[in-house]
Amino acid sequence: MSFTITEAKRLVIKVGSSSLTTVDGGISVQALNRLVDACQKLRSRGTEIVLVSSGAIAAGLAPLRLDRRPQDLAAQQAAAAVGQGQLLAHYSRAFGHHGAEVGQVLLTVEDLIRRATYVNALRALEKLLALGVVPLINENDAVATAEIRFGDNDRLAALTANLIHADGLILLSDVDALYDGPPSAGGSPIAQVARTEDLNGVTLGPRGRAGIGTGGMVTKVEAAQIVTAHGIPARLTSAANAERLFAGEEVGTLFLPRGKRRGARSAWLAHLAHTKGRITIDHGAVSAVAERRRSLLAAGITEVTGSFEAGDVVEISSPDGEVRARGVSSFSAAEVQIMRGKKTAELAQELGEDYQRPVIHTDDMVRVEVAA
Ligand SMILES: Nc1ncnc2c1ncn2[C@@H]1O[C@H](COP(=O)(O)OP(=O)(O)O)[C@@H](O)[C@H]1O
Ligand SMILES: N[C@@H](CCC(=O)OP(=O)(O)O)C(=O)O
Repeated sequence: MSFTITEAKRLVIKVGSSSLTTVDGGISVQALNRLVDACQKLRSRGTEIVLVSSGAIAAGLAPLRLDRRPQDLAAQQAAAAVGQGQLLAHYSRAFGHHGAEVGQVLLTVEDLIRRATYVNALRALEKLLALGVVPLINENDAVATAEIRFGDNDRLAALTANLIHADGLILLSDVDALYDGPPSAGGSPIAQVARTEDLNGVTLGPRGRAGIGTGGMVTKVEAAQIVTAHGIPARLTSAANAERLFAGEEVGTLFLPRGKRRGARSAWLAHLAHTKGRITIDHGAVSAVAERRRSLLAAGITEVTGSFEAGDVVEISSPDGEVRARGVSSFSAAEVQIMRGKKTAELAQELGEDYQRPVIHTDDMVRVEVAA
């Protein structure tokens, strides 16, 4: 399978700080304009794009007379608050040259963890796209604390691609491809990653220019894996290559989809929802649930920990403690405690017909990949 950008109807394009900044760390208007021109070519062919752009902190440095990225969180928040406004102004002006509007959407991890706000974010993005607006996403750095940060925009972009059912995720950085080792140490470029095993032996180093990017290659590969597990291909290359890429050239590294396309709800279950407890199951249940994709029945449950209510998300683990799935429990922890180990007929007899249902229905579960 390949990924033909020119045929994609909807793309999430993530650009890193390192591609938008000058050598002294401020925002490069020239680089930003080039990127917007390239994006606009895609849009003029009818492709919807959602732009996840880093660079708020970098853009806030000059106005605050800072010559480098500050170390303390409050100063980063302040730089981002000032810089995000500047970043939006640059993008609005650049897209405005092409007659296009930009709509800013700042997200915190909480927005995507709580189902109500996650559905809300989806609705806003869908509406913006329907109105022909370019959604410009960044983390809401001004209020993000160390604990609630997405950590990096690579992950945010991947989650957004899953959320809006994008046809592809484009990761634009300052490096033209994934290399089998840090490019500075003389690695070679990798054209395609078809399976997780293709990454065996690949050294993923930290960020490039000191103090500019945040995640290095690790978070980009993780982002690619988040989308490919949901049937969405990803391509990684440099922002300088954007024009060639959007014209259909196969530049950079292609990450092929591994799973079939899944709904936004399973992406939420797999990557975002907070788990409230853990259900440990026996070997027979592991094979039924994780391998044969059956619903989880009370009979296979050996242990329940945590305190959860019906409707909460729990982890399902094997007897040796390995998490094999996550799912929405139909019963509370107290109920599962009473039900565990009992057969369906027994449950109906002892507790009533309501308790014959699976503890977690297969449609309410996502399986966790385990290393071979
Ligand atoms: N195996 C690798 N292949 C490619 N780049 C790598 C690798 N390991 C580390 N890097 C570094 O990761 C950097 C990109 O990450 P980062 O600076 O966080 O970028 P961004 O600002 O685009 O998010 C590159 O400049 C490169 O030096
Ligand atoms: N949200 C921050 C950047 C976070 C981030 O992930 O940066 P990068 O690794 O350059 O994509 C900002 O706008 O400065």
